[in-house]
Amino acid sequence: MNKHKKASIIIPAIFVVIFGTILLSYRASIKNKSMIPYKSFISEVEKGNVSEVYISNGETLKVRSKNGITFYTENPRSQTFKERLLLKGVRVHEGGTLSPVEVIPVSIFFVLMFSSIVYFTVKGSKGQSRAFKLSSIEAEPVKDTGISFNNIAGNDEAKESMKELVDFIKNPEKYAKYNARMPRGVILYGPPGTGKTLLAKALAREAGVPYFAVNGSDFVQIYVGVGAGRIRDLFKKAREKGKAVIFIDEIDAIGKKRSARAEGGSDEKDQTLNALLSEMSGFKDREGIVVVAATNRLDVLDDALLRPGRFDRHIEVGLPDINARYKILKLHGRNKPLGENVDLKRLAQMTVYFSGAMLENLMNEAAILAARENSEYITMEHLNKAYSTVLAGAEKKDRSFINDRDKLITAYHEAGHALVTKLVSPENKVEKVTIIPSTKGAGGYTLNIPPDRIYHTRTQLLNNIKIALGGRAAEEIIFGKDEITTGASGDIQNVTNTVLAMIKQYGMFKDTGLLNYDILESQGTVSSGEILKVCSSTVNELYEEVINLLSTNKDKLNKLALKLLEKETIYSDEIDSLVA
Ligand SMILES: Nc1ncnc2c1ncn2[C@@H]1O[C@H](COP(=O)(O)OP(=O)(O)OP(=O)(O)O)[C@@H](O)[C@H]1O
Ligand SMILES: [Zn+2]
Repeated sequence: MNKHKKASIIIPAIFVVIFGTILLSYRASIKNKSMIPYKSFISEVEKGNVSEVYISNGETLKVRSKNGITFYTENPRSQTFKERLLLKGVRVHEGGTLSPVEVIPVSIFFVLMFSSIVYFTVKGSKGQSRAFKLSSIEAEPVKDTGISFNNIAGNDEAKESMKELVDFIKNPEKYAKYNARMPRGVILYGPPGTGKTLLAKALAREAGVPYFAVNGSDFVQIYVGVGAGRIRDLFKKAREKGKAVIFIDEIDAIGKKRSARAEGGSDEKDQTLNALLSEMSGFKDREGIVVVAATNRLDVLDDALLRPGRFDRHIEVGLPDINARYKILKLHGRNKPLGENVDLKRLAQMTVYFSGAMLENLMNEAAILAARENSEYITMEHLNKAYSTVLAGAEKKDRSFINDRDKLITAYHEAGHALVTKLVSPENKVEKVTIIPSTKGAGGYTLNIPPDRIYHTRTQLLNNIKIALGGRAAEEIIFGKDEITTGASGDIQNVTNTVLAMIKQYGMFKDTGLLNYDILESQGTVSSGEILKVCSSTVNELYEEVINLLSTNKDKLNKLALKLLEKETIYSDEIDSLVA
């Protein structure tokens, strides 16, 4: 309540400042434009060129010349001034400080100021101010989004995870009976245009519940408390419907890590975020409300959001690989008259790093071109032209990715990791290797380390280092020492962490002994030189080993890399058969 009172003073104050500034600059601009020195004014009077003068107590006087020009001059404030003018036949007006032109903005200013004060005082005194209700977001539920899972191509893993939620919403009683905790929040993360909104819509439709969509930035307000109020409003509306899917796009607008935020306005954001968290913890398990939030980056979100009972399911929605792109193109070409020469497979090949939205855009642009030409069909030529248009419109950082050499380097780098894994620790399953960039970096491989171990052996840790070095080693073998890239920075970070831990915490090297170096360092009894020597000699030796290993298996490395170039993503079965 206090907060609203505060706002009811702030708002008119803002009006006063804005209109005051406008008025002042308006007046200043008039004066600046047509200010003349007093001396020149007098000489004009002497020449008989002045017809009227408006005398006031202000600093300046308004003057009208015989040929109708208005100008201003300094006010001499002398006793004889008026007489002098009258003798020269000048008409003199007294007390007219404001000219008609000035009266208009001044009166607008006062009317607005007055009415806004009245408005906000009256409304503000009614507790939950109605003035804020005016700005309350239009979170009207959509009964049927019209999007089902069939309207989403690719994204198979994300789709599966979302489908699991359908049953939770439909039959919450079933899970409540077993006292299972309902998932309350899901975060979809990944690059723009990859289908996050589609997934949320499909979830609502498939579960047969209303769909509320809002944007995180709608909650970011200047006035403390408004965002939080809107959150409560939204959840109230959803509860009235019983079950629902609430979709919050751009959750980072309210859910950024508290430390990462600028000082200003964080109070408001904290309140909004807290309101969201407490609304979510307030769900009853039978309720059947699921909140789906979307963001481009998971790592910027506040940890409080990601805890169990809040947004505890995190689903990556990545860029489509060649196969998924083909499916998306087919989906968006379904209701379009495609000519015989249209080769969607080839188009899928050309569109590396395109998002689903870009592919949809591509089909649409081609359709527009065909329509403009009154062509019977959409042809490959239209699609090629549209391809250039869409590419030109894409952000630079997206475009620079589309470079065959980068693709080749990524393919060898990732193939290097996968192959070293298979060679040094065949018991580890390589789930998936891809050259499609994810939020984690340019490419990626998913490794399944057998989880049923409490301890890691020295050999395992050394193997992990070798696997991490495999990317850089493959680059060096194929492209040469001088062509190695920055792509290995994440790997090098992992290597450093592992080898340091082996020395400093696990006492796994003879030269550094069975000592905890964190303790020694805190006592100032050790210099980092010794550690550094052991670190670099260990890693160098391992790197040599990896280079040898990959060199002798270069044929397998080539096979893997080429397959990756062709398919962009390969899965464990194929990986195994390629390295067998
Ligand atoms: N996997 C997909 N299958 C089919 N169409 C897709 C797919 N991904 C994106 N699209 C197309 O792109 C459009 C935009 O997708 P959507 O709004 O779901 O992306 P988003 O991930 O929510 O993006 P943003 O982060 O920008 O909000 C969709 O309306 C659809 O036409
Ligand atoms: Zn790597």
